Amino acid sequence: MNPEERIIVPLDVNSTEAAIALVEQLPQVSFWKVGLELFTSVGPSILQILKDQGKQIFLDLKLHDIPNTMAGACRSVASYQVDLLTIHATAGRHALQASKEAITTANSSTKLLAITVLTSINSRELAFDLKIPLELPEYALQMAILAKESGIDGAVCSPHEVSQLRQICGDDFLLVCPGVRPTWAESGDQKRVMTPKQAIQAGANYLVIGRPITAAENPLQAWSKICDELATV
Ligand SMILES: O=C(O)c1cc(=O)[nH]c(=O)n1[C@@H]1O[C@H](COP(=O)(O)O)[C@@H](O)[C@H]1O
Repeated sequence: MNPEERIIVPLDVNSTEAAIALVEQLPQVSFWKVGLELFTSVGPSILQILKDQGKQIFLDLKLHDIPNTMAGACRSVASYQVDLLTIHATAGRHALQASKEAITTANSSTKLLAITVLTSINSRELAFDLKIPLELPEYALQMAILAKESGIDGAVCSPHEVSQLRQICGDDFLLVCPGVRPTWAESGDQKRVMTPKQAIQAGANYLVIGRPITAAENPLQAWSKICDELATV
């Protein structure tokens, strides 16, 4: 895979026009993420627009509900023919299994990714606010193992956990890392960051990189700079 094919850019905007403008600004980007902001603003129509342009789609809905509801949502998403869909590992084993079964029964090629621990959460918040008694890397690993045991295709994790997850979950398990920041970009609300090159070296299949590209004065230049950095991996 070429280095640029490993970068997924999120369309974190609230209108079809703004999304199309970003896609047009970055014609070489082949993999786009549609997340909660855009999907709740404009609905599934954006998916067809991206498909018509031959783009790959990561639908980041982070589903988290009881098994029956998750299965129903997955059945609906199956008809969109997107490449990736996120669900929360903390929905539990039965919800994960029901989601996978719904996608398989619908004969969909959509791959499911389980969120382990959001990259905006740090160890302190995990312990004191969420009351999780495990160390953060161990908890992320346990969530990935739960997802794998439940038939889920991969996980979303911070680059800090990716090497351990790769080692334990094996080469066939897809690992997608947000929380990626080149040295020249601001971290913003991301708490567990690493550079694109470090994240790939640690074992990520794909990187989700938003604001360092989309909020740059020249997004195309920022994207090219990241691709150049990845070319030396
Ligand atoms: O599922 C995700 O994509 C995701 C999971 C996570 O743990 N952290 C995280 O930042 N994301 C998404 O990755 C993108 C990161 O964007 P930037 O922080 O602008 O690079 C956003 O669209 C987030 O919704």
